[in-house]
Formats: sequence, C-alpha cells, structure tokens
Amino acid sequence: MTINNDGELLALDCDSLTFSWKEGDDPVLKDVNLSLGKGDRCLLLGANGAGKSTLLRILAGKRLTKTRSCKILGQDVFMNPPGGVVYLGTEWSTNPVVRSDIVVSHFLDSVGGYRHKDRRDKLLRILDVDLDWHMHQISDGERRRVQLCMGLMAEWDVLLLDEVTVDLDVLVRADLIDFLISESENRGATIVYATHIFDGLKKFPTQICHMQLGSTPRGMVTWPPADVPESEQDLFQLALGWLRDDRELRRAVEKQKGRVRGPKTDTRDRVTFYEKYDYSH
Ligand SMILES: Nc1ncnc2c1ncn2[C@@H]1O[C@H](COP(=O)(O)OP(=O)(O)OP(=O)(O)O)[C@@H](O)[C@H]1O
Repeated sequence: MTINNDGELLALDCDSLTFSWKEGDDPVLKDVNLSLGKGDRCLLLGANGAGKSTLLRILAGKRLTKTRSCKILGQDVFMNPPGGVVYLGTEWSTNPVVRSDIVVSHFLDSVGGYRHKDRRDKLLRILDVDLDWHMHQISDGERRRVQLCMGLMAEWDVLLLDEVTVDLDVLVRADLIDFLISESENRGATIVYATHIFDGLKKFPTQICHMQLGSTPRGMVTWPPADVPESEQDLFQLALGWLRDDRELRRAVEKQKGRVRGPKTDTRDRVTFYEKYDYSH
C-alpha cells in the first residue's frame, strides 16, 4: 500500500521508474520518482524530449514497463488499473473519427454525456462549446474544447494532461485552469499537467516536478516556494533556468557519446560537412 506520512493513501506513487523503448537501449526514464496526495496539482516541467509524455502514458496504463513501480490509488497502473483516471493527450485530435461529420451533441452522448448532464453542461459553458457544431467543420482549438468536455465530464480522481491546452484561446484556458483548481480543492482530485506554457499558471501548481533527461533530480518541489516573495515567484524564469542547465547537461552527455546537434562539422578544418561533401550535384 502506498501511503504518505499521515497514513493516507497516495493518489499517485511512482517509485524509481525506469523505462527503455527497446531492450538494451539507454533508458528514456531513469529512477523517476513522483508522489502525489489527493488534491495535489503537479506541473510536469521539462525540455522537449525529457520524457514527460512517456511518463504520462505509462501512468495512464498505455505502456507496459518491466518494473511494477507505478501505482494510482494503490493499484498497479497497468496490471490492475484503477477507475477514475483520465488521460488527455494531443494524439486524440488526429484520430479520423473525431474529424468526421458527427454533431457534437451526438458525439458527447455516444461517450456517455447523458449520464453526467450537470457536469457536461457546466463544461459546455466553461469551454464555450456549441452542441450543434459538426466535428469536421471546427477549428483545432474548438475540437480541443470538445475533447476536454468529453474527458472531464465524468468525475475523475486523477487527471493526466499532456499539453492539451496549447491551442485554447487565453480566455477559455484561464476558465479551464480555474475549473481544474476547483476540482482539486472541492473534490480532492489530483492533476498532473505537462506543459511548456506558463502564462496564467502561477496559481495552478501545488507541486512542480522537473524532468531532466528522463529523471527527476529535484523530486517534488512545493509551489509556491515559502522562501521567495510572491512578487518574485515566476514560473517562466524558473523553467528557463532549469532548462538552460538541462541543455548544458544534455550537450555534455551527448558529447561523450560522440553526438553533437546542429550542423555537421569536420573538427579538423571547421569546414561544414555539406561544404566538404557537396551533394548538390
Ligand atoms: N516511439 C518511440 N520510439 C523510440 N523513442 C521514442 C519514441 N517516442 C519518443 N521517443 C523518445 O523518448 C524520449 C522522450 O520523449 P517524450 O515524448 O516522452 O518527451 P517529452 O518530454 O514529452 O517531449 P515534448 O516536450 O517534446 O513533448 C525522446 O528522446 C524521444 O525521442
């Protein structure tokens, strides 16, 4: 059983998770630790390729890992997945079904909207969704709002969000963030949210988890920080600082493996690879 110091069941407990895409490959996740109580809201912060989506998909039970080290509400996320877990990722909007000629009201009913009428109606207002829209005739941001309405209308215990607010306009995004905060404060729901956009998020996190090259060196960082005055609490600057360090570290690691990003250069005479081997004819 995964419990916290007060003897309460953890909402999410990921203990030394290690994962490689292929047997024998370097792990993309290494000793990842993430532990959240009920009502926590975690911002998952890291550079492109740091492993955020991979971690969220594992937590959602979508990918099998060798070690059984991820539990949600005390249950193994893959072998014995708990109910009440919602994962919303960007891949949904590329599914041909959600781009077909289907009316939003029928679509939401087909995924059980009629069973959650009050919450569905509240979300329709927050996300500013028109039930008469046709899914093949709406914008990417409008389709995203339908996805969020669909995913959030049943009461969930743990929500895993992978950058699904990037195409929302700022007003809808702000209203959605307020809704998520109220869900965690009023119902004790737990949220993990991976994003690169920190505008309007200052009041969202209660914890920050920094993913650095597939690991979590800082563990869970409490937010807001008790030792920093409110006027200086700046998520964007915090992320910039961490990501600059991450880039240096990544460059050093890749250099050791003989890999360098950017244009290929011949280090002896500094002539670029493409200049030296002219492939234009
Ligand atoms: N299907 C795959 N096969 C092999 N490697 C993959 C696959 N998908 C992702 N990777 C690698 O796994 C690592 C982590 O990718 P992941 O998508 O989890 O990063 P991320 O932190 O979500 O990045 P971003 O911020 O760009 O969304 C990257 O190095 C990526 O190249």
